[in-house]
Order: sequence, then C-alpha cells, then structure tokens
Amino acid sequence: MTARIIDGKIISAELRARVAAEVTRIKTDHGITPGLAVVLVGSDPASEVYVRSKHKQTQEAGMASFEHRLPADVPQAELLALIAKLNADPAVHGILVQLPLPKGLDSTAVIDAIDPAKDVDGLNPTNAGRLASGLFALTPCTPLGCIIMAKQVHASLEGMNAIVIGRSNLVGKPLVQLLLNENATVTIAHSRSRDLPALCRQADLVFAAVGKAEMVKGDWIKPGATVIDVGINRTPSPDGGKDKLLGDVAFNEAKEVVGAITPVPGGVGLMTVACLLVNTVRAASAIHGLPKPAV
Ligand SMILES: Nc1nc2c(c(=O)[nH]1)N[C@@H](CN(C=O)c1ccc(C(=O)N[C@@H](CCC(=O)O)C(=O)O)cc1)CN2
Repeated sequence: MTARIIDGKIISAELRARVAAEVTRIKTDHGITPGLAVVLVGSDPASEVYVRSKHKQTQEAGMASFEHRLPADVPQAELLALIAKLNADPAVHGILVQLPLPKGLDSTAVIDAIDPAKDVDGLNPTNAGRLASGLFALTPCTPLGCIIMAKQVHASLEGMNAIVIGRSNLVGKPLVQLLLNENATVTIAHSRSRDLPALCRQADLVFAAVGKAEMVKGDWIKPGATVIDVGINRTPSPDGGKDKLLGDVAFNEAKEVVGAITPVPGGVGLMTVACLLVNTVRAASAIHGLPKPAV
C-alpha cells in the first residue's frame, strides 16, 4: 500500500489564505484590525524560531502583531503586570505566552491571568472547561491542526476508533475533547498505559503526542490507519551537523503500513501557527460581537 503523506505545507498555506481573506473582510466591513500579542520570556532557541514565525505570519495575514520580550529572570509580578496591560488593550484580541517558561516562573498562574476572551492558546481553565462542556471555546492550536489534518483524509471521524497517546494540557487532553465533538470513539493512552502497542493496533486514527523520538513503531499500527504525528524531537545528527527533527512515530516503518501519515517536519507543526491565526480572528470577532467568521 502506498501511504498518503498529509502535507502540512499545503494545508496550512490554504488555511492562512482563508484567514487573510477573513481579516480583509473584517477590516472592510467593520474597521477592525485583529491584533495578536506574543510574549517571549528568555531566549530558548526553538521558542525564538516559533515566535518569529508567529510574528511574520500574523503580519502576512493582515493582522497587527505585538511582540513582547522579557529577560529569563523577569519577576513573576512583572510578567503578570504585562498580561494585565494586554488584557486591557483594545488593539489586542489575542494573547499568547510562549511555552515553556524559564524555571522559576509559574506558568499556571500566568495562563490563569489571561482574559479567557483573548486566550488564543485555549489553555486558560475557562476555555478548557468550556471545550469539555461542548460550549464555544478558544481551543489549543495544535489539537485544532490535528483535527483539520485528519479531516483531510476522512470527511467524517464519526464512529472511528481513535487513540491519543499523551495527556498534556497543550495537546492530548484538548484533542480528546475535539475528537469526542467529532463523535469518534477515543482511547487516551499515556506513560502508565498497559500494552500500548496492542491499544494502538485497534485504532483507525493514531495521534502521537508523547515527545519521544520514534517511540511508535510500524508494527503498532493497524494496516491502513491514519497517523497524525505531533512530536517534534530535536536529535543530534550522527555527522555532527544540524540537529535532525524526528516525530514520535518511526516514519520509515510506519509509512509501509499506514493509509496516511503526517511527516515531521512539514506536518502538524506548521498547522499550529496557522490555527493561532484562526483563533485570533475568532477572538476578535467574538470580542466585537461580529458574526462567526468563516474560518
Ligand atoms: N504558548 C504555546 N507554546 C507552545 C506551543 C503552543 O501551541 N502554545 N506549541 C509548541 C511550539 N510551537 C508553537 O508555539 C510550534 C511548534 C512547531 C512549529 C513548526 O512550524 N514546526 C516545523 C518545524 C520548525 C523547526 O524547524 O523547528 C514543522 O514541524 O515542520 C511551529 C510552532 C510549544 N510551545
């Protein structure tokens, strides 16, 4: 069987074009420019790359981008004061604090401080609770991207057996809720699950979000299954060159078995930023009481 490669480059570009069209419409019809504020604390090299990409793509979509950089040793109170300022700023419709935060800062308190209406990461307990209750919520970006990618292969996920490997607040837990909203049958597995390979083999849809390079092997996968690989594991290159990016799935083994699979890089990661733009448009529309946007 030849595996279909689910191309994040193409799907994210299409989504970003739809966001840009929606931004133009909101500006023309309502005179509102959606604005996103991204807060980067410290200088983690991967976070720097992600924040630069967020800034560039926000501007390309026609939105206002506000970047705030703080030193790694910033006092918690100063970070919370910046969040309070952004909560009150009418030009800012979305607030995102890049994670992970440097040691010594309490990320739970920081996320709690973000106005739920501007929480474009969907991590505030109000949004997490609303999502779990089936209400309108801003939803974490990577799980949103996972669902969009799965739906490129299956128009409906209803009744499918899905496994989510990983139970983080950023990916695993919200992804389970989104899959339930799609009427999938969901198993959530984690480091303490017994016989993970056997659980995995029952799934039509595999979402791997464990953060361990190539942990999910080819013989764990049901033939023809769809695999969405959320892992981005930086691994030293054997020849001492640039680090390699590996997913949580052993891609070369898996592609011989699956029906469709996302690559790493070039898969889910690219959807994360595109979905952040979607959430910013949704937040701006909700804050101003505009009709639901077309993205
Ligand atoms: N506040 C948040 N922090 C973090 C999130 C998040 O959703 N909210 N997710 C990740 C990092 N992330 C966005 O912030 C992110 C990850 C990956 C990519 C991406 O484009 N990946 C590329 C490879 C890029 C590379 O070379 O590193 C790909 O997979 O092809 C974008 C954004 C943790 N923090």
